[in-house]
Amino acid sequence: MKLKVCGMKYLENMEEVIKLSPDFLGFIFYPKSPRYMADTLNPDEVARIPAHIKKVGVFVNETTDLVLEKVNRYRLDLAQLHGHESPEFCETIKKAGPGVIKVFSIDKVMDWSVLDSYKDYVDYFLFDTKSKHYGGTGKSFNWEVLKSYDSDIPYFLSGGVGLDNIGLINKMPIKQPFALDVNSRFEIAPGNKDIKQLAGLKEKLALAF
Ligand SMILES: O=C(O)c1ccccc1NCC(=O)[C@H](O)[C@H](O)COP(=O)(O)O
Repeated sequence: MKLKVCGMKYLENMEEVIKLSPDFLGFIFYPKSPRYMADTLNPDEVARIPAHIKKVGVFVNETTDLVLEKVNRYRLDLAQLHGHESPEFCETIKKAGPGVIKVFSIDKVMDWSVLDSYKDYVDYFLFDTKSKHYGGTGKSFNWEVLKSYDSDIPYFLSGGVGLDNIGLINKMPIKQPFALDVNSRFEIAPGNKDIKQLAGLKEKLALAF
């Protein structure tokens, strides 16, 4: 199973995370987040990340122009659309080049039919826990909801993923995630990742999946 480490903010810390070779690194371009990275990482520092690690920009209800400007400036591989972006919005981004991850925030139930109009314009879905802060809550949604997810589109499982709960995933009768997305449960402070814990996660993933 692939791994995305989300919320990179500081250069030295990011370089340590890179040594662990996650499959995806996430950068928060949402100014209200404590993990907003534009003041602490410059475009060259992000652009020179080795190509085998895909760079994901996380956006919340921005304009397509802003998303594409950041994609070009930071050489992002994918745009993660974490707000209320429409299928047409996803289509515009995808046609311009980057991959698209459309996020759906889940509370207690989920009407999967809302995904239908997105499926031609996304590479992945990402399921996160519903919150007024949009993301980075450290809280899980009820993964039982995923039992009725039967789309062909691969998905990232997100929201409160931690060392204590990943063991549940492959025991559940659900379509298995393409990737795990981890964030605040592997941090010393917002944007400052706990390298030891992430190394432990890599080991656990290699053993369990
Ligand atoms: O991390 C944030 O601060 C954030 C703020 C606004 C939108 C998205 C945000 N994070 C995006 C992610 O992909 C997180 O990894 C995801 O929300 C899960 O976070 P956590 O529950 O802390 O593991």
